[in-house]
Amino acid sequence: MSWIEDPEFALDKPFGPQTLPYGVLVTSAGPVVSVRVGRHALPLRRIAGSLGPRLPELVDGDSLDPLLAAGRESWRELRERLTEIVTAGSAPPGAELLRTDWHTLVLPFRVADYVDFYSSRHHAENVGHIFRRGSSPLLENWTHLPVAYHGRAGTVYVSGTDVHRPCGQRKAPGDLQPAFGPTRRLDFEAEVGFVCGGEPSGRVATSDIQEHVFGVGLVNDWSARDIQAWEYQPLGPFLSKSFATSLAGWITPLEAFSHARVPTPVPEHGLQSYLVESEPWGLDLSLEIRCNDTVLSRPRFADMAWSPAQQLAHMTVNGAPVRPGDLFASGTVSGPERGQRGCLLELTWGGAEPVSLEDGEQRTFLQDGDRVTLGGTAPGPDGSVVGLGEVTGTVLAVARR
Ligand SMILES: O=C(O)/C=C/C(=O)CC(=O)CC(=O)O
Ligand SMILES: [Ca+2]
Ligand SMILES: [Mg+2]
Repeated sequence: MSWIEDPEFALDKPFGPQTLPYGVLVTSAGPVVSVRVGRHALPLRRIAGSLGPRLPELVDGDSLDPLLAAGRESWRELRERLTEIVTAGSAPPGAELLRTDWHTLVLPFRVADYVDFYSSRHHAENVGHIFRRGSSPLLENWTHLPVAYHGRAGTVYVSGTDVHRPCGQRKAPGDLQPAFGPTRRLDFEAEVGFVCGGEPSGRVATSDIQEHVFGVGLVNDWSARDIQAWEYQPLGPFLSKSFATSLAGWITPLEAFSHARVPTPVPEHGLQSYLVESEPWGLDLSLEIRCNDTVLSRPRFADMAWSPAQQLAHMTVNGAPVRPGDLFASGTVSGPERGQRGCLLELTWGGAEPVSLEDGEQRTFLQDGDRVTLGGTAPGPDGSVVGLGEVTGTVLAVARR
């Protein structure tokens, strides 16, 4: 029996000892690096004496940056040590448990570069139909390489941060002139983010993902569809997706997903050798999207056409290093069914088929006051379940300046 008396700290609950995500919790003494145990957070600075040599200095600050830079051997050691500590019969000296629902989280690391992929075939085909009616929904390159665009690291915000409706240019097909103003087509995108660390690298082989990916966090890539449709050709989305991107405050170590790994489908024409996986790096994650109190969709990450290992290999194949704090997101996760689509653009088919909320209201795109929450789970060892920390955000009216 663990010294942690919390019914949510159990193998059949998402935040039991099989999960152990890291976050930075705001306490009366300032932000502290913590590990989540059920409904509680265990600040690591206070139990430094029980962590052994070298590890305390990686977790005694106010961010995960030193831990991210330290690399895989340290990540493994810390997780092992923490597993012993949280499953022991008695508390380590200095231990304090804080309720997660009474404290806020801050962005747990300094985001270096942010890249967003486009790796769900269902999403790419649906968006292709909606944005480029009449032409082939998938462009020729899509099955040969994981398509991506570079985002803005400075607008990645922690879960819980409000999102102001952005302004921008739009021009619908029948309009004579572009107009400027608040977006009328504000959307969410349910995605999975991968947080990088370790030595800055050159090319990363698919088999080396564990040396460079520290952990996993849910991402909402807020998108202004009217701004996007007007600006995106030929260089891809820009201001329509860079006003806010929300990241979960709890980052779950990649190691926690070792029982969730599934193969990625190989296209008929084969792959360039740098994209071939020697072991499967698809992940069997079940996601859930809620708007206010209504579950809108349940996408499955196992349906993705490109794995995070292939994405990482691709984004470094030209020699561009991956650095600690880099974040890459999977792209919108959509499945074949309507109830598995990862954004409103698809769920409402470009705004033509509204979705109903439980309060009787309907939505095509988001209204001010709407709250969007993404959650997820994965299979863990011995029938357990590994939880992904939620990412949530509320839409506010256009900011005054
Ligand atoms: O022009 C398109 O086909 C669409 C591009 C995107 O929506 C980019 C994006 O954020 C990709 C994704 O999340 O899957
Ligand atoms: Ca996206
Ligand atoms: Mg974004």
